[in-house]
Amino acid sequence: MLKTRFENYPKGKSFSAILGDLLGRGIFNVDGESWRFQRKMACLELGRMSIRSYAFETVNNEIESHLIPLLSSVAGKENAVLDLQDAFRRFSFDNIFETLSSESHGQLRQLVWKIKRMFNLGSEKELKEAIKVINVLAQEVIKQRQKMGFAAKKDLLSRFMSATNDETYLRDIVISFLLAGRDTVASALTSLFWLLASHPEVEAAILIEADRVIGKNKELTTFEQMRELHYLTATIYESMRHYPPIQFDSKFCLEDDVLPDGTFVKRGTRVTYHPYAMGRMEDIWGPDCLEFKPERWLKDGVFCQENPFKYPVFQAGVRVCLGKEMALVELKSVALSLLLRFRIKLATPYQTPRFSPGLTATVRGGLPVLVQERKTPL
Ligand code: HEM
Repeated sequence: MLKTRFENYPKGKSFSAILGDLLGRGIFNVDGESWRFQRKMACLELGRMSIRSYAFETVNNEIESHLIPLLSSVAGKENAVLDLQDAFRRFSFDNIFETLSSESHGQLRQLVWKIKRMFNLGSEKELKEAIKVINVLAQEVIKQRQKMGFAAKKDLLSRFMSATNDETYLRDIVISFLLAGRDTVASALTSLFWLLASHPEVEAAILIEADRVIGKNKELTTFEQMRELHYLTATIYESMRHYPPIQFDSKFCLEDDVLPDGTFVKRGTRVTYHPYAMGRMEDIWGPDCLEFKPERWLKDGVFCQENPFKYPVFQAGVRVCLGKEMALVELKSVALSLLLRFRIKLATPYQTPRFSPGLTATVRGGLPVLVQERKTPL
């Protein structure tokens, strides 16, 4: 274990690089005590079972009201190609927004639309604008909550507001969660559906498990049922082993230090860990490391976690992802709901995904798919 604390970026880093940090992980990058306090508060809130079942309800409402209608609208239509990556990005933004602050009003919705459009633009100037709008959005969300009252509300922001009235802290929370919870989840879902399209045996095993746990031709209805879906969980972990949403991540050393293997690290050195490469290393995962094999996560049919330092997809130690459990609720709910209702085929089956450069793995050109209702014969 390293003695020194590693910072996320050195002083004087360019705006776009800092924005990269913001987009990946929010602005919990503030220094020392303040970061520790914010993180502790967030950990306490997110650790509660009630927020996970709230997240479960929210995500399933979003799936029913937005995702399913979108896929149904193209299902079975000749030549109707849907970019699944784009659909997942819109969905995950709406979902994290709803989880943070339910019952938001029209004015906020307009800001959300503006941000969504801006995220699709590229230049630094446009991104600076986007960050300004996100700040306004965060402040508006908080103001509305204060006006409407938050004591009886279950959404994440109301929970934080019951614990503090520090507006800067609350704004940071809103921005962090909006940004951390959007691209990562969309990226994980995109890779999962790409892998499933070329592994029908895995898709079939997920559906067999769903029949057993939920009942034949039934939908996922309770949070408890979801915890029994061991094969589905294993598939999601295995998919992110191959395609981690954050492919690599850097920290900067604050003081001279020595790694456990004796390597000297000079102050200011960038140290990068690389989950994408680690997921493909024979030393770590064995000779079948390149195979897509959910079974490697199961012991007697029960899903078993790996050491996070071996599988740092959500980071490990003090920087571990705060939204991990919520992300898993979202990934499992979306995957199962779509698989139960639709057959999803790649529009360009023989193309391997290529990633655009960026902090979160994004498939260049999106994921074009053809959709068919499952009840329709092939
Ligand atoms: C598959 C989805 C996700 C993956 C792979 C993922 C991965 C990560 C990673 C690797 C970090 C550490 C970054 C670093 O400091 O080096 C992180 C931090 C964080 N994540 Fe996630 N994340 C996911 C989804 C989410 C969601 C849905 C939320 C919100 C509900 C979230 C909230 C956060 C927050 C707040 C932090 C910052 C923690 C801190 O600075 O101490 N994440 N995530």
